[in-house]
Amino acid sequence: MADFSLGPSQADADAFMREAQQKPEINDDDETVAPDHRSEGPVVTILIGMAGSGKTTLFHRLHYDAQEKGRRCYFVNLDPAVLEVPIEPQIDIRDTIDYKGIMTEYKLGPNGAIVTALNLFATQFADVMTILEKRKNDYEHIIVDTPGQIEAFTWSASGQLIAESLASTFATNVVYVVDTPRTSAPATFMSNMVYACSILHKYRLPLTAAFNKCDVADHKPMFDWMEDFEAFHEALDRSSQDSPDGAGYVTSLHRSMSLVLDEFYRVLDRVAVSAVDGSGIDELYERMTSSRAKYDETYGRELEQRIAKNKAKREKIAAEDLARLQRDMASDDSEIVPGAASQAAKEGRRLP
Ligand SMILES: Nc1nc2c(ncn2[C@@H]2O[C@H](COP(=O)(O)OP(=O)(O)OP(=O)(O)O)[C@@H](O)[C@H]2O)c(=O)[nH]1
Repeated sequence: MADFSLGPSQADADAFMREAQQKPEINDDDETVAPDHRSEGPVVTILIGMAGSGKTTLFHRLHYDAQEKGRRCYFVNLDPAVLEVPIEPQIDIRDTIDYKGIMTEYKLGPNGAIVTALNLFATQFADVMTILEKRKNDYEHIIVDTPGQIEAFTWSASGQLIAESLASTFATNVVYVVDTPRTSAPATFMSNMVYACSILHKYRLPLTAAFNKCDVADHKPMFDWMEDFEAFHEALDRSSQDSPDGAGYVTSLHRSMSLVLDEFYRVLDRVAVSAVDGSGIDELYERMTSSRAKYDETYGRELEQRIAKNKAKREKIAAEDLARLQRDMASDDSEIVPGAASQAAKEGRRLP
C-alpha cells in the first residue's frame, strides 16, 4: 500500500483510489463495532476438532453443565451431517439446510455436501448475526459446534466467513478438541499440535486445546511434553526403539519440530476434560471466559486498527471529492467541450 508519510505521488494516489474502490473484506467496513460492544457482549466459542474427537459430546456436556449451574449459554449447531444432537440448539443449520437433499440434488459425496451446506448457510449468516446481536445481553456464552470433517470448516471460504462474522462482532475464541487416547503416541501428538498451530495462524483467535476423553486416558504425559521438550524427546526415543524403522528421518523431524512448537505451547491454553463424566468442564468455561482479554489484546485490537484505517481512507476520499467539487464550482465559467472527458481518459489525463 502507498506510504503517505513520504508524501503522496500521483501513482500513489491512483493506487490508493484503486484500492479504495475494491470490495472491502468481510469485516473491514464495519464502523458500527465499538470496542465496548465486544467486551460487554457474550464470548463466542467455536468448537473445532478432528472427526471423532468428541465435539458433539462436549457440546452436549457444555449444555448440560450450563443448565445445571445456571450459565446463560446460547448454542449454535453448524454440523449439517450430525444425525442426532442430544440437545436442542437455539440455531441449527439442519433447520434450514437439507444435507441429504443436497447429496441427492447435486450428486455429491458426504464431504462435498457438508461444504455445500455450509456455503448455503453462509449466505444466510447475516440473519444469524442479527439474531445473535439482538440477544447479546441475554447470554454470557455463544457456543458453536462445527462439522466433523475439520477441513470442511477450517479451510473453507464459508467457514472463514462465518468465523470472521462472529469475531468481528463478539469476543471470539477457538476450543480445539483433542482426542487424548488417540494422541498418546509422540508422533500423533505432534501431528495434532501442528494442526492446532495452523488453526491459530489461520484464525488469529485465542486458542485452547481441550484434551478430551480424560476419563479413559492420562493427559499428563502430553502436558509434560509441552512444558519440557526434553521429555518429548525421551518419549520419541522410547517409541522409536519399538518401531521397526528405528530413529529414522521422521523421528528427527519430530525432534526439530518440537523445538519450533515450543513457542506455540507458550501461548496455547490447555485443559483436560471429559465430555462423558464432566470433569474439567468448569475449568474449560473459565478459559472460555478469560479468552476475552486475549481477544481484546490481539484480534480485537487488529480489528479496531483496520476499522480506523478504513475510516481514514473514506474520510480522505470524501475530502478529495469535496475539494474537486469546490474546484468545479469555482470554475463554473469554464467552457464545456463536448468529448473532452473521453479524450482526457484516452490520454490518461484528468480534467481540471
Ligand atoms: N470415554 C469418552 N468417550 C467420549 C468422550 N467424548 C466423546 N466420546 C466418544 O467419542 C465418540 C465420538 O464422539 P462425538 O461427540 O460424536 O465426536 P465428534 O468430534 O462430534 O465426531 P463427528 O461426529 O465426526 O463430528 C463417541 O463414541 C463418544 O461417545 C469422553 O469424554 N470420554
